[in-house]
Amino acid sequence: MPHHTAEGPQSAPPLLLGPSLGTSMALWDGVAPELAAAHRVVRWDLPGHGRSPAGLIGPGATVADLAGLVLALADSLGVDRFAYAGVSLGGAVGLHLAAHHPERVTRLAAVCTSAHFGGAEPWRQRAATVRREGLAQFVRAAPQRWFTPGFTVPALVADHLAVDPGAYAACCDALAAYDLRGSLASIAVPTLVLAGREDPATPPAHAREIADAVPGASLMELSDASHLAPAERPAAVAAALRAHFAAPAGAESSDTAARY
Ligand SMILES: O=C(O)CC1=CCC(=O)O1
Repeated sequence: MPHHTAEGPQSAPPLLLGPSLGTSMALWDGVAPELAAAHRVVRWDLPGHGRSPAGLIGPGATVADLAGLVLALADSLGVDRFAYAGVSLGGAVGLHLAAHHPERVTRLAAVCTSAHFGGAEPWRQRAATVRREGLAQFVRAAPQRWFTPGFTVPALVADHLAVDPGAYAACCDALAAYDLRGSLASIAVPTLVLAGREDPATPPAHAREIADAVPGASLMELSDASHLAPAERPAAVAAALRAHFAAPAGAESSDTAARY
């Protein structure tokens, strides 16, 4: 089972928060307490990241495998239906869940993510490099992709250093094989798509592609935010998620492209 924590009233509606490649649930540190006033917030770590066992996935893993771990976690907590927000790879898991397990998901927020992370080859190469040499070069390069210039979160950089290389490479395999573009139109859960304006890893065009294809989805672009928007703009992300997860069904509109 993935390592997880839970906060907020036990009887409140469950909200699961997923992290991105190379990060831990600490990505949500500035956001989760804000959401826990109205939700039972469950954060989980990717395999081999944070405190999750590395052996939960192996070579050739898929986003469907990661989604299966999230469903197993929800089952173990006695949670049938849940709201879900995820960043990047964690957001891909959310899109997969909404497309393929809609009976489990009440509302979705897809944060700094994509329906297709730029093709398989770069991810195959990254997986091969990490299996051969470890994570060092990606840990060095990550802050430029994760944060706007001058911003950093030392705890996230430290957690990146501690990620299990085999599990990281398996997550890259999952990204290589992932392409949800053909399923976006089938997503029927109320969806908020959130992008960081300065994100080079999943630029706003990726968010627009999702928002244009998911019926009724809302799109929000955050200024002064790169790939790890929940770490860089926690108050803005918390406010957007609070509003989205509290909104009555039918409140979404694809005509609304908010900018903050
Ligand atoms: O590591 C990166 O390049 C950014 C990223 C892509 C998928 C993910 O979860 O993080």
